[in-house]
Amino acid sequence: MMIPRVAMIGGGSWATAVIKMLSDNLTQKEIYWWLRDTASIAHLKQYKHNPKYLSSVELRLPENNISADISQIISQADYIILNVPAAFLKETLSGVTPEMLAGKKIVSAIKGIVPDENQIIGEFMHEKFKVPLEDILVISGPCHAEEVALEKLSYLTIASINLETAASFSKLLNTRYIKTNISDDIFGTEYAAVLKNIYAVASGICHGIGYGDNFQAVLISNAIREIKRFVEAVHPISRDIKESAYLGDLLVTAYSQFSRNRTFGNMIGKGYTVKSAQLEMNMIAEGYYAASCMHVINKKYKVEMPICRAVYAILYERHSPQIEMALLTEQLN
Ligand SMILES: NC(=O)C1=CN([C@@H]2O[C@H](COP(=O)(O)OP(=O)(O)OC[C@H]3O[C@@H](n4cnc5c(N)ncnc54)[C@H](OP(=O)(O)O)[C@@H]3O)[C@@H](O)[C@H]2O)C=CC1
Ligand SMILES: O=C(CO)COP(=O)(O)O
Repeated sequence: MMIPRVAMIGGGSWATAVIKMLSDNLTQKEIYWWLRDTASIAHLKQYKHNPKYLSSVELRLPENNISADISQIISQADYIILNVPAAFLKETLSGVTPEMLAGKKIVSAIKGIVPDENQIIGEFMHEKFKVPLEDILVISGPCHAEEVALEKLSYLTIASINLETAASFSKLLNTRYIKTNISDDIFGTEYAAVLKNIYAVASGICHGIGYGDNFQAVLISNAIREIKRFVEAVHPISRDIKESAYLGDLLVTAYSQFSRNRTFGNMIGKGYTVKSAQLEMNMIAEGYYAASCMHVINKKYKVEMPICRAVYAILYERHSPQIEMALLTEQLN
């Protein structure tokens, strides 16, 4: 049997965490890694740590397998894991052609929407890079990179319309601290992961303003109903919204100390401008971009999404967080 060859595209905390899982997993495989930052590549080769993200994690890849040359990295692999924030995906793939991806499995670890295109990653790769839907996989589930670094038990969901493909890929990630589920819901899984980032921003805003745990619980129970309404409108199949890839991911992001989106929202609630909140964090909160993309996407579906609407108004129409959230409280139950 052929040894699986896996390429990671991205150098942030989630890419670093998934490289750790792939390295700790016992199935024989080759791992390749593209990062844009050449100084980080030099550091990784010399010291076996990513200097900017999860810097305590040891990463022992062969030196020749780490490169800033994306075509070289892609050409060597069968699975290509996309793992840059969605806002930078187009730029990252600017030198990549559909021919270079032909026959490969494309795995999205991104929880975001491609700006301007207003597409989830699977749709974007299918339309713009001609990747057949059966070659698209999604990695999702409630899992923070920081807890992977600490080897805390985490569950991931691997989605593909072909469950055998999902199962084969999931076998490359399982470790003592990573368990995997499989799913055939590529659209629902991606959209739920995008939406939960917006609700984490809402949760952070409410916390920053001074709402307590009692209200947070109401906010999140309304948020899961928004997710359900939206994914049912976009892709009406039978799914249990209480599964970890949907409800679990929403809960971890809304409550965890590690949540980037909640942290960002908290700063907005405390009065930071979007720019100053972004500068203060050296990580990306996808929910900021997703709020705008989902606002456009939902013009087509017209799903009732008062929480998304409130976050959009605060972030993009400069509405007061206090007033917008007070109005929102009248619409929740
Ligand atoms: N962190 C987590 O726990 C999880 C994250 N995800 C998802 O993973 C994806 C990646 O996020 P994450 O790893 O957290 O990101 P981080 O915030 O940890 O890292 C940011 C990444 O974005 C890159 N970047 C920043 N600015 C630019 C730019 N102008 N052009 C190109 N690249 C840029 C950085 O590269 P550089 O270092 O060179 O600046 C770095 O690789 C997101 O979609 C996120 O939702 C999913 C599950 C868990
Ligand atoms: O998706 C994630 C965890 O499942 C990470 O996003 P947050 O850091 O915003 O929680």
